[in-house]
Amino acid sequence: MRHVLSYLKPYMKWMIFAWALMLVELLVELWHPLLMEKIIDDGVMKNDLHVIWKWGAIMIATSFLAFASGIANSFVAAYVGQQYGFDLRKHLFEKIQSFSLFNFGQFSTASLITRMTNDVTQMQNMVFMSLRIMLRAPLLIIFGMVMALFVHVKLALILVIAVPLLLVFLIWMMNKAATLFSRVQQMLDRVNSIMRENIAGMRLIKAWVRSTYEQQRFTETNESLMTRTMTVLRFVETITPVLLFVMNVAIIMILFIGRNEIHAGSAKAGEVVAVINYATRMTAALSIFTFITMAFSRARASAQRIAEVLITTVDIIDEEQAEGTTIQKGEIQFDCVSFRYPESEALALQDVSFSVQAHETVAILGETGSGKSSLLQLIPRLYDVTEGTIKIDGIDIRHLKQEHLRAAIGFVPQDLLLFSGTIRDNICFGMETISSEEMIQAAKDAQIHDTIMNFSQGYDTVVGQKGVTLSGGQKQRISIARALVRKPKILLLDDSTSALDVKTEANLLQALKTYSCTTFIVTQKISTAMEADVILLLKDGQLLAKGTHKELLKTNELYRKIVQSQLGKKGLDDVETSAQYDYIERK
Ligand SMILES: Nc1ncnc2c1ncn2[C@@H]1O[C@H](COP(=O)(O)OP(=O)(O)OP(=O)(O)O)[C@@H](O)[C@H]1O
Repeated sequence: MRHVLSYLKPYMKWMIFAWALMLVELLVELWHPLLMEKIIDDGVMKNDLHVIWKWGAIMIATSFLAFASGIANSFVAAYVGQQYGFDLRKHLFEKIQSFSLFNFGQFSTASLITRMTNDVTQMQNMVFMSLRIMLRAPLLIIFGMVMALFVHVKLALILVIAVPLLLVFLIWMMNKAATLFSRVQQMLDRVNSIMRENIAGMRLIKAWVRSTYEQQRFTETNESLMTRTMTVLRFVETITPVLLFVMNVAIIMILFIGRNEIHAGSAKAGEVVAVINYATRMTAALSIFTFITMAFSRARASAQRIAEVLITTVDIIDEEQAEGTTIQKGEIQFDCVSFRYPESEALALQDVSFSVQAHETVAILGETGSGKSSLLQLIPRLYDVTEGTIKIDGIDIRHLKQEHLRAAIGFVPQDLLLFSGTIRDNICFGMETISSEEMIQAAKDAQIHDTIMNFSQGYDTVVGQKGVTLSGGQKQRISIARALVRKPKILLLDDSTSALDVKTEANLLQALKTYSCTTFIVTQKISTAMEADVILLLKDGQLLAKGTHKELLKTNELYRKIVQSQLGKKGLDDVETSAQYDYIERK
């Protein structure tokens, strides 16, 4: 809680101002029973109209003062609450932006969204209330008791016994409620997660006729959310009846003892009325305290969830001495690289070593799950190696500034994402200053320019929800154009040509040759691999072989099998000796 509240520091002056305004309200509220006592004892009982008019007028004037302070306090409280929420969301967003893929794995997407929205709103409400009523209620309770003691000690003792007992009860309830509210927030995560999956996966759900099942799943989770919320609400709602019962018993006792005191001549009617007035105001303050208890318990659970994100240690950060040098050539060297995904036991890559000259094209081939994507993701440091080193232009990438490293890399991941906006926005993503000619050239090289020109709005065609829906191959080529526009020194294509026909792919590969960059292409297609300067053949996370198409045909049995399975025997024509050919036949 303390960490999350530290973001209130910049608004300390405003908070003090709000509390000062609240104090004015409080003082008026505490003074009014005394005024009432004076009006009754010196005015009504003695039939002195002057006293009634004078103190009545003061009561009305101070009520206006309290009213004006209350309104000003509300404005300030709303301002601080909203600013605080804004800052909290901003810091959360910045923190999440700095997350590595490992950090992302620690939270579900739905949970991060709930934390940035609902949890921040809970904190915002809590800050508003703390400035508006949270302090006022306890202060009214404490000073109400002090003032009641000042008016009549014996009568006020009833309140001195009843109120602390109630406070202990309230604090106990508050602790219990905080645990229950954190369970509600967890269930809210779950509901959001199912909603998100359903909206994102609507196509699949419809195709697999899973709507009824999904509705059932959502209803069950939604019901659990409702049940948990009702449990906690029912729990906190028991507070009010207990509170009213205890305070009403206290008021009856004050009346009963007060009557005896008046008869004995040790109390005046006005004093009894004043103590009862304090008791009534304290009852109202305690009711507000219940409301605060609920908001505070909920906010405590939310604060913890927000703090979990804010204090997450980002595992990939720049070293203090990180070199500010930019990548000039694009030579890449893997030295005994092993890699294990966090929270995974098996190694995804094992002792992989190879080096690639600048401007070479490298094809990465291997069966599914052999570690191709993992290898690619290590180059821009989306993950850090578990063992070994990766060097670019002779520098360990951990010694480079991430910003410089990534600026030199054009990465087209396997799971493509186009942002809502125009095709232009998507291609120029992060490179808004480039000229139209450069953008068009990148689109032409990515073999998507003609398709774009066929859209009525051309490059200004909106994609996504409110625009055209693109095919997988079109998305792939726009993503490639997005990478090419950066004029990268290193281009990483993770199975990014899988949806392209042979001719388009050949044209793309031809166009890529005009870029002076080192290119890694993860592919399943021998036709693509054949075009590369070097082929890396992976199996179970290990580098099985490295070489050109011809070399691997001669030396690697698995490669020959792949070639034969895709190109038939003709593909093996490069095998030099018939003996080798026969060998493959036998296999
Ligand atoms: N985020 C992850 N957390 C844990 N393990 C993972 C993760 N991603 C991949 N793996 C595991 O790492 C291994 C290598 O996966 P990788 O995605 O690199 O293979 P790949 O060769 O690219 O496969 P494909 O051709 O299917 O894309 C697999 O065993 C996979 O289960």
